Amino acid sequence: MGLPKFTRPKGGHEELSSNLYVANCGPAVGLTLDSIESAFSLYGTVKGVYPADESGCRVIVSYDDESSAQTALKALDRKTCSDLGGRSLHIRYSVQRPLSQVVPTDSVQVSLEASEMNIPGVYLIHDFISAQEEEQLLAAVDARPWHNLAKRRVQHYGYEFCYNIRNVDTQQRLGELPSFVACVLDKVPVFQKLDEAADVSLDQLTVNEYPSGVGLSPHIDTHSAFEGSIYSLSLSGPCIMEFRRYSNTNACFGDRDAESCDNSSNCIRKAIYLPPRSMLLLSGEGRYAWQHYIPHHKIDMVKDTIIRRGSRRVSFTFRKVRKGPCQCDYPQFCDSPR
Ligand SMILES: O=C(O)CCC(=O)C(=O)O
Ligand SMILES: [Fe+2]
Repeated sequence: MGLPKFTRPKGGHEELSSNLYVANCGPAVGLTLDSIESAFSLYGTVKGVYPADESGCRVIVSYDDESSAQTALKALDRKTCSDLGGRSLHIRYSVQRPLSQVVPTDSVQVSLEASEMNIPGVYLIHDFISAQEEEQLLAAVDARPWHNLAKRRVQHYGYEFCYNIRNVDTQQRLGELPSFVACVLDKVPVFQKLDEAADVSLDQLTVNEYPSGVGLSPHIDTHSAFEGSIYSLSLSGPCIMEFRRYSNTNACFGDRDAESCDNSSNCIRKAIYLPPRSMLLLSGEGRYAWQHYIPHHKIDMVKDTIIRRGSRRVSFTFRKVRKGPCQCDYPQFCDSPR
């Protein structure tokens, strides 16, 4: 996750600012962001209250103007604050954090094209659908019920994907894929020009909606659940997708967190930029042996450009449910009985 935009000033010199760095204050000491906002609102219009770091006891209070911040600082710094549980707050003017610190530092070079990333079996087609089709697809899913997961919302069509077992129940068919995805399915066979073995008869669709800053943990889609071609259509907002492959076999198919891949000989990391309306195909080695994930960032560094995630990204992942055993060439990553 990137760091907040504002931080504590260094040294004694303080410049007036409309943003205050408030210590000894926050959810970890029993004060909700709402109660902090209402206490600071006595001194001017508060634009927002944000955690200053992950401690839970330091916040940034952001005012519309510097004079409100100055009044609040004079009134509340190191005084017992009865509206905030009698706590004594330590307040300073906040400074903008250098952009180099806001952008995640664990980043890997992000490719714009799949060929540049060079993972066998991974293909990306830009502008796979038109802006009008994108709008229609979003309207269609927004008119249907979403299921809430911890950090994102999902819909399943064809078969339900069960997250606890990372698999599908092939006995429980929900029905045909909905007619509103016909415009996408009609175009899927163009991938056969890139990968002649690409499956085009797809029967399972998962729609994911990610709020800004929410990503997806590293995983390989369960071999026993789905066949060899996995398509992901990106809508609404951009993101990056990272890939990593462990060379040692005990990496197995369990999830690990993104930080544990150090780009050494044990683990290679790569990344690609997924703009809205692009369609990604994972097949072969890219589908069976590489984990894929979306980092939990609000900002991605793509080449030399900082790209902000939109307020949401919606993806349509099309797959074909597997009915027989998996016969991939990667037994070390395969859960299917052989
Ligand atoms: O959101 C995406 O593009 C990928 C989703 C995904 O990897 C999955 O559902 O397994
Ligand atoms: Fe996946």
